[in-house]
Amino acid sequence: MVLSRHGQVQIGTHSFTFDYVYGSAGSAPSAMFEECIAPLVDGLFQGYNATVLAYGQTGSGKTYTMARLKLPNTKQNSNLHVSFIEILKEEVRDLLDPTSVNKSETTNGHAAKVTVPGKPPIQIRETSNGVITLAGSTEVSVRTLKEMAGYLEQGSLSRATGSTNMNNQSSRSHAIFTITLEQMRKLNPAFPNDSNPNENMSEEYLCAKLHLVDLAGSERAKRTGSDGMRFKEGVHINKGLLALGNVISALGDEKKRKEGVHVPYRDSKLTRLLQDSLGGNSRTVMIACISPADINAEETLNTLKYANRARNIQNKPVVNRDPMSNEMLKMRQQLEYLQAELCARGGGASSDEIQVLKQRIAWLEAANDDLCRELLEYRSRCIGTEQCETDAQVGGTCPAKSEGLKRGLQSIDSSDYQMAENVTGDSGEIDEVAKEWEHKLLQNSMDKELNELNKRLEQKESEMKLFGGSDTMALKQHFGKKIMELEDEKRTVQQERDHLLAEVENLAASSDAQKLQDTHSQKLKALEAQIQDLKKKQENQVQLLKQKQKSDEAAKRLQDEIQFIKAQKVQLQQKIKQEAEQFRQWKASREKELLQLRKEGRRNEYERHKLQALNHRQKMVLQRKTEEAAMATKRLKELLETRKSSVRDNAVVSNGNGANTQSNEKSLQRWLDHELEVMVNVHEVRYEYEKQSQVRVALAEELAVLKQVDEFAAKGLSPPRGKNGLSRVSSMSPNARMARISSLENMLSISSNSLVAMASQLSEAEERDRGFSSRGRWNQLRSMGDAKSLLQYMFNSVADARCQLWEKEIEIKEMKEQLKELVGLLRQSEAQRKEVEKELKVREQAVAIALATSASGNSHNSLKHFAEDLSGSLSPISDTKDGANGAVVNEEISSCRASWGEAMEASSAGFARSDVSQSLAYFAPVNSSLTYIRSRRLHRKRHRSNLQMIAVGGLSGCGDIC
Ligand SMILES: Nc1ncnc2c1ncn2[C@@H]1O[C@H](COP(=O)(O)OP(=O)(O)OP(=O)(O)O)[C@@H](O)[C@H]1O
Repeated sequence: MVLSRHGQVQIGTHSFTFDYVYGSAGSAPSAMFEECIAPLVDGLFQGYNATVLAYGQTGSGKTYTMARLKLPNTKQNSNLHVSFIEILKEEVRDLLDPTSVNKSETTNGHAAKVTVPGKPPIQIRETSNGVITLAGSTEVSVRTLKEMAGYLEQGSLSRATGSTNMNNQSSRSHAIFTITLEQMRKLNPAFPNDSNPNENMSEEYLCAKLHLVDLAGSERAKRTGSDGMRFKEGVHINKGLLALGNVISALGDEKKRKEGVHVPYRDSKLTRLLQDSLGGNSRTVMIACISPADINAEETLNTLKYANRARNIQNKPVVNRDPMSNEMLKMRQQLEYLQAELCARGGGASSDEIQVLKQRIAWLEAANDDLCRELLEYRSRCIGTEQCETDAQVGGTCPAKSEGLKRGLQSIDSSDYQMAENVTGDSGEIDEVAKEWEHKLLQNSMDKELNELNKRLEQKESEMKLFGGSDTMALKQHFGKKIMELEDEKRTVQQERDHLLAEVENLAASSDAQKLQDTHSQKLKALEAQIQDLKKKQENQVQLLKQKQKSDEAAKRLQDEIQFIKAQKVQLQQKIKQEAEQFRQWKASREKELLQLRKEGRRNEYERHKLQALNHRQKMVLQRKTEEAAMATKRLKELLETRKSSVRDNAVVSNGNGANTQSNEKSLQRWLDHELEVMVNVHEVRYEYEKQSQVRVALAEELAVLKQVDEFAAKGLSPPRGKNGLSRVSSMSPNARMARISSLENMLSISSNSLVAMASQLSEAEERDRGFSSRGRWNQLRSMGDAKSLLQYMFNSVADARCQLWEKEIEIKEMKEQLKELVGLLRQSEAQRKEVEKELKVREQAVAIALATSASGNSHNSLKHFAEDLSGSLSPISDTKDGANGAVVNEEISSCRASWGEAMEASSAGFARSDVSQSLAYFAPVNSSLTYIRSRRLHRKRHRSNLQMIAVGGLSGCGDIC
């Protein structure tokens, strides 16, 4: 809605105030030229640059508006030149180039000018005084308004246009039509009644430019329906406008301006070319073209915001005088001043004196002429010197820095050294904070120093300007000449006086000459007065000359100081850069170190856990073994004790009446059972003893290796490479090593105790057995019957045992086969898991590339292809071995596909809005789906590895120390 009275535009809750609003309820569009543009055109004739920018969404009428602007009419004593360029896909094209072929229609309906191959491209250059120029563009001289309009029309026809859904003839480039106006302007004469001897002295040269900028419209690919080439053009257009927006935002935001935020003019050719128009030497008007249609509300709001920001930009327009004219103006002012001074000194002077003064003025005018010539030469020399100076600055050959700076840097260097020492210590993090703090302090102090230098430089340069800059030499010469002239004049007058005196003396003798003498005396007096006057003037001139010399010296000193400060500044800037680079490198290496330390920490932690688990496991196994050994030993002891008593009993039985044969048989069988049990038990203890001995040997060996490594470490040596076990153990941290040693010693002592107990019991068993066997094992058998029944009993027992053994063997065989099958299954499932993991990784990479491509602003199409490829490659998984999990994963894949579809649809909208971050957000569901699938597969992996662990546990079920 337009509120005409207040120049306000309201859209929803937003309201914007502009200088003028046209159309709708605002002023009539026809008033635009008179109100907005005419003042700029007037300014052009005063020597002020001007720019008119048309901005807005595609089809909003920018070209229409620009085409209806009136062009400035030519005036007498003025030259007009025009140039017309366009920026198409970051390339500057000359629209008035007569050598280029006129525009042609391409296959996709695109019309553009075709440049002749081999022609050097147009380049944007910046002159030494900061003016942006186009090297290589055609500049045509025009005399009439009609001619100018003709060139505008001709160039417009050559401009790149194309048809989109929103505009049949949409401009696909930013176009700049530049009118350069050169003119000689008459200056007010110093003495209006005088006829000026030199016509040129009363004129000054002015050169100003008017840029008419028709920007390409901001557009959304979805609405314009552009694809392929047109889409790429749209991307370039939006990019250029974004760069322009950034410049406007940097200049239009008061806070940013105060902070001196960098203005990114160099981000695009458009902003580089409009550098003067935005925040520089130009009077600029921005025409924001908007559409009243609801459908365009969002774009309209954006355009209004853009224009509102641009409104805050403060330009600094100045009259563009020719440097030479500037100097002449200064000289003229000086001349006027001298003339006024002369007039003041000779106030009430006779007509003769006025005549003399006039002659002097004429002479001064001539001198001024000479000075102008010299000035020109001097300026050309100056440009050369400035160039050398810039080269020297860039080359970095700087004189010695100031003592203060040196001291500052030395103190910083020494603190750096201290920091380096600290870093080697353990307090890494504290050091890092200190170093960062140090760096910030250093940067701050150097920034301050730089600001100080800049201030001093500004101050000195403004002081330098007071000395009148480049014309000091000329003035010196001027005063020198003036003194010489006065000397000559004085001499002539003195000679005249002497001549008159002589004449007076000659005539004194003759009486009739009395009258003549009187006349001569009067003349003489006048001459004397004139001489006095001249003497005074000469003295004044000498005084002035002395003062001039003094000021020259001061100027030279100032110039030297400026040079010195500049050198210091360059040096300081380099130092700041170096320091920043050093800090960056230090930070990078520190981060790397920290990463390494963290990695090592994680490794140590893992090692510690592993070792703890190993110690615990070994201890448990040892404990179990020891307990078993102790049990076996205890049983053996009991059996041996029982045997003693049973031997005695048997002896009693055999020595008895022998009547009860049955009870005798039973007693013999018990004896045999007991005897066999003792044998088995002795065997068990011996077996345990041997096992325990082996374990002990292994523990002792490991302990020896650890102690050896410990000894090496205590001496600060590294253990010899390749020596058995040493290198492996040496990678352990000292703490882990100590813990392991103590655990090993503990286990060794337990093992030793157990071994001692077993050894004593075994030796007792052997001792008794030896004694027993010397008496004969079978002495108890007194009769053949006893022997037979005992043999029968033995046969039965052996047969039973063999049958049981056979059954056990069969059982073991079956178990082995089952195990084999299980291992096969595990291998198969592991291979499948790996395959799925690999596939998942490839897809994740593809997603990452696709997202990166979208972030870097690549075409929506390429992303679409990616998405389609990716979606197609998400094929269902046939997991027959793991049916349930396979079904879940397949379900996830189909939901992932659906997400891709949604993401692709949504992304088109996101791209049209050229809001990459928004389009990235649309891909989030896809990402999360992939992450979910991965977590499911990890779960499956864990599940399988648990299964594997159970199987391994079954394989090594005996649970030996490993
Ligand atoms: N004020 C107006 N009165 C009548 N017709 C207009 C007006 N403004 C624009 N048009 C018409 O609207 C169409 C689009 O205008 P124009 O080409 O100037 O838009 P644009 O902003 O330059 O678009 P693009 O950025 O795509 O180049 C043209 O046919 C033009 O004649």
